[in-house]
Amino acid sequence: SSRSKEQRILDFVLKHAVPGDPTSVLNAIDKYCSQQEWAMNVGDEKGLILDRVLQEASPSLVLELGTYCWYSAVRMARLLKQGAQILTVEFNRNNADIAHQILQFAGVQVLEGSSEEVIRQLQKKHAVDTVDFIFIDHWKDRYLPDTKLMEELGLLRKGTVILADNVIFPGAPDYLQYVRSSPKYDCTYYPSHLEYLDAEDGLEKAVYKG
Ligand SMILES: Cn1ncc2cc([C@H](O)c3cccc(CNC(=O)c4cc(-c5ccc(F)cc5)cc(O)c4O)c3)ccc21
Ligand SMILES: [Mg+2]
Repeated sequence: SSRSKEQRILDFVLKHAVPGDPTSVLNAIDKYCSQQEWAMNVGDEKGLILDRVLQEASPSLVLELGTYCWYSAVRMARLLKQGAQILTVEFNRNNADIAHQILQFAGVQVLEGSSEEVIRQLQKKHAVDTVDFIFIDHWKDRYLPDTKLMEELGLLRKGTVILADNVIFPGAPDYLQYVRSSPKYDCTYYPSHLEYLDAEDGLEKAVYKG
C-alpha cells in the first residue's frame, strides 16, 4: 500500500535522526518538509517563538490540541523541566508505532479522541486539576469553543498561557477577536511566517487572568 506523506516524514526521521536526540528529530522533519514535501508542522521559525514562550512559562503540565506529526510535541518535550508532562490530543492515531520510537522520552502522553471529549475527561479521567500551558494547533474552528470549554470546566488558572498557531493563516478570527476583547486575557501577538513558506502567519499568546 502506498505510504502516506506522514509515513514518509517518519521514514526520513528514522533514517536521518539520532534516536533519543529530539533536536536531530526536529532538524530532520524541518529539512524534509522544507525541501521535499511541505507539511503543517509549526516549523522552525514559529518553533523558536514556541520555545521562548514555553521556557518563560516553565509549565508542569502542558496540553496540546492537535498532535499531527509529533513535531511540536517533540519541540516542547525537549524543553520541559524534570517531572513535567505533556498531554497531546489527536483524533486519529496516524501510525503511532513509529512515532513512539521518536517520543522515546517520558512525559509525552497521547490522548486519543476529539479535543472536546478529551477536555471533558481531563479532570476526572486524567486527574488533571488545572493546565499551565496550552498549545492550540488543531482545526481552526475549534480554537474558540475549546477555549471556552476549558474556561467553563475550570481548567485554566491565573497565569495559564494559551499559545495558538495559525492565527493569521489559515486564521482563527473568532478566537482572536474573543481573547483580544475579553478582560480575562492579556494577549500578545508574535508575527512570523507560515511554516517553510513566506506567507505571513503568527502565534497569539493569551494569558488567563483568573
Ligand atoms: C477536534 N480535534 N481534536 C484533536 C484534533 C487533531 C486534529 C489533527 O491534528 C489535525 C488534522 C488536520 C488539520 C489540523 C489543523 N491544522 C491545520 O489545519 C493547519 C493548516 C495549515 C495550512 C496552511 C496553509 C495551507 F495552504 C494549508 C494548510 C497550517 C498549519 O500550521 C495548520 O496547523 C489538525 C484535528 C482535529 C482535532
Ligand atoms: Mg499549525
